[in-house]
Amino acid sequence: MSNTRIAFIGAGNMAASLIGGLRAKGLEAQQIRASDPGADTRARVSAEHGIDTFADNAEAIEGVDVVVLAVKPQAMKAVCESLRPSLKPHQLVVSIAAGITCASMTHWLGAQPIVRCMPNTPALLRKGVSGLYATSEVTAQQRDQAQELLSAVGIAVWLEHEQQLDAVTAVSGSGPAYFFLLIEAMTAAGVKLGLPQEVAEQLAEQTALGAAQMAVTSDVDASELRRRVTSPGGTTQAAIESFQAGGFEALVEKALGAAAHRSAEMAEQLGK
Ligand SMILES: NC(=O)C1=CN([C@@H]2O[C@H](COP(=O)(O)OP(=O)(O)OC[C@H]3O[C@@H](n4cnc5c(N)ncnc54)[C@H](O)[C@@H]3O)[C@@H](O)[C@H]2O)C=CC1
Ligand SMILES: O=C(O)[C@@H]1CCC=N1
Repeated sequence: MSNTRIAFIGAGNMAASLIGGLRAKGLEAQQIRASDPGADTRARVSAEHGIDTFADNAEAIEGVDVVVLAVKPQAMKAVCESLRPSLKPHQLVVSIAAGITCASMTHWLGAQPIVRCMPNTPALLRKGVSGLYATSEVTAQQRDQAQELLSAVGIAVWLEHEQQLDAVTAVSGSGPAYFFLLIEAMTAAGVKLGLPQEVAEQLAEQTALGAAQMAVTSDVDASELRRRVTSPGGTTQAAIESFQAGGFEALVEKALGAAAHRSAEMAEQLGK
């Protein structure tokens, strides 16, 4: 990554997280550029990271090795088509857009090495996790560049089949929202049980953090960690039985199935 030059097309939340991660890893500001139609967005990333910004996407990709597409899925077609005349065959395209396939991007961009990824918002704290898939045009060196780009903000996991990105989107791409929903629900339940709002919120948040850290660092799996909290005939057992009687596991399976289905459906709807 020492000499790699990277342009971000779209300088919103995810791009800003990735740029922050790259700068923290030691990439020079001169190695990174970003384009965005929003003048405020350009001013923000420029002030925060010291990088050059552009209103014109084609200008931003001049002379770079890697072009990161960080716009909303709905904008991908227009962005790809606008970049097509300026892209050079050796420039690696890295897309983080949900539900936009490599085939669609190839159709819009022409033949180009493409890595399609699915990161998540904890990237903001360098605690993200991303799934990555490379097309056959991607060289070993370009794979390393994509790996280093995404591992600047967390863990990067390569996938063998592009379709697996629908599942990655369901588990980890959208996943932070499920944990936020659980924190919201536990806070509300704590308030109903008589705690002040701030106390309930603090208890729920810190419990999520502690449990996640235990799951990540422990050498036993989550089911064993759960067993260790669950005293026979005690309070945890009462709660877990109540969750399971309500169909918790089936509900989680259904919810993640809906997310994966939506990812595939977006590919159909937006990929033409
Ligand atoms: N937010 C999330 O949790 C995750 C988002 N993603 C994907 O990341 C992508 C970006 O999402 P966010 O950063 O959350 O969105 P965002 O809305 O914060 O950023 C998108 C940026 O693209 C800019 N933009 C719009 N049209 C453009 C154009 N023609 N040329 C250049 N820039 C343009 C917008 O002004 C905006 O600043 C999406 O495709 C999303 O599917 C992936 C994983 C997680
Ligand atoms: O909700 C979405 O479509 C995007 C992709 C993963 C997280 N946010």
